[in-house]
Amino acid sequence: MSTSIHAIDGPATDTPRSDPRLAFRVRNVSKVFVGQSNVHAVHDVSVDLEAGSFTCIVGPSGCGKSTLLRMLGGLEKPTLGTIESEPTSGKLPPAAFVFQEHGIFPWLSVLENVAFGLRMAGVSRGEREATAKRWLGYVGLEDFANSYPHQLSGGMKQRAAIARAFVTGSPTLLMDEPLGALDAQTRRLMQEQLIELWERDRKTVVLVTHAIDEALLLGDRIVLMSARPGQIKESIEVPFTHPRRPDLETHPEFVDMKQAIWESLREEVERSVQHS
Ligand SMILES: Nc1ncnc2c1ncn2[C@@H]1O[C@H](COP(=O)(O)OP(=O)(O)OP(=O)(O)O)[C@@H](O)[C@H]1O
Repeated sequence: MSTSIHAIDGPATDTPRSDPRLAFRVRNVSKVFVGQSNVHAVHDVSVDLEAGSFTCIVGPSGCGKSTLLRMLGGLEKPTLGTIESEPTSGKLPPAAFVFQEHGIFPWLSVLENVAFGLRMAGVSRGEREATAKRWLGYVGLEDFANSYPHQLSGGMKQRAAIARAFVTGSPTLLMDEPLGALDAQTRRLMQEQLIELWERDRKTVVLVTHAIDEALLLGDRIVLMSARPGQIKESIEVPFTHPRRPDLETHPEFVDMKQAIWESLREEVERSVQHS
């Protein structure tokens, strides 16, 4: 099977492509988990991700989305193929992760959690606290700086986790269903917040999601994966400009794209259900 990459036609975009450098150059990457029965998770994926772009990966359950994300972050090694990533300078971590289970430390205060990456990078206490406080402000948690995670709601914990990822200064954020566990209203607010943070900071973001509307709302590009072994079925340019307006979802073109992507995804979901 060969990897096919094409774009759904849309109007000309003026979405800024701020930086033509590549954050990731992925070539012919496959992943097989070797065990009692081998699992061919990802097959022959090739894709270029520009620095400062926001890419959403969608695909049926079990198609290898998380595996691809983990390979981008160096948490898994490809069985075949290569992944080159943009080198980082100094002590900056090459990528910061946000997972569905927010992964903040229960024994640290919210401020200490958000400042954690800066502490690891050797940033002075004064500077890291000032930076962490500023980001707590951006995510609406300034009044909870001294609270501990158990005193926060799920959505607040996830806001802290996202602020912590942005604060590290790492040029790349890899997010695996970061909003998946939230109720619909909180999720909606967090989507708006996430896009605002990205518009402010323009890191390279790769976000795995099951929700097509979330991918269209947030992403510059949607990578649609096939049923396992996951290949890139389509790479879709999202034509909507920034700043993204909250009412974007009512735009006829948004509705049409959502439907077209669902029709393509549906085939893969059906294939993956048949094979499971
Ligand atoms: N460490 C591992 N060892 C063995 N198999 C694995 C491992 N990690 C993932 N897999 C398998 O690889 C396949 C792809 O898993 P992955 O988590 O990447 O899919 P996904 O698309 O992110 O799924 P979901 O949307 O359900 O989270 C699955 O069949 C899974 O069981």
